[in-house]
Amino acid sequence: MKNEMQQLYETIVSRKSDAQEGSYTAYLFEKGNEKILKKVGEECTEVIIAAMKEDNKEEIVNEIGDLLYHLFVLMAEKGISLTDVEEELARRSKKTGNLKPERRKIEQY
Ligand SMILES: N=c1c2ncn([C@@H]3O[C@H](COP(=O)(O)OP(=O)(O)OP(=O)(O)O)[C@@H](O)[C@H]3O)c2ncn1[C@@H]1O[C@H](COP(=O)(O)O)[C@@H](O)[C@H]1O
Repeated sequence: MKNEMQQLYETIVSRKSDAQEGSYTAYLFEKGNEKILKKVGEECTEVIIAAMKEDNKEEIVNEIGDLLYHLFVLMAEKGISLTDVEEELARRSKKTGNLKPERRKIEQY
């Protein structure tokens, strides 16, 4: 069974070829890269502002949801799949898996 993130990513990709009426995703693709990047920047800032406050997990989760959605739109725009990102993360963990945590940051890059 697909998880929510996979499902969302696939819906976003499908809006590229099937721009359903009233679709916010289709609107972003139509506006293009600059608009998508602006939204990613805005949503990132909103996560930071929410996370500066205490005891508001719900708001932070809400803002992270917005950021992930816009990041997925950016990925779809650039032809980057979830698997591409998962493979990159797996590559890092294999490369650094045997190192002590404090060495990982140094050895990784
Ligand atoms: N997960 C989301 C999602 N998260 C955030 N948003 C939209 O992102 C926008 C962010 O809000 P803002 O106030 O910052 O932006 P805005 O003023 O509405 O828009 P701009 O004029 O700034 O572009 C809102 O319009 C939200 O509806 C999303 N829009 C769609 N999805 C999902 O994407 C899928 C496809 O949706 P549609 O493309 O709308 O069919 C569905 O599964 C939706 O649930």
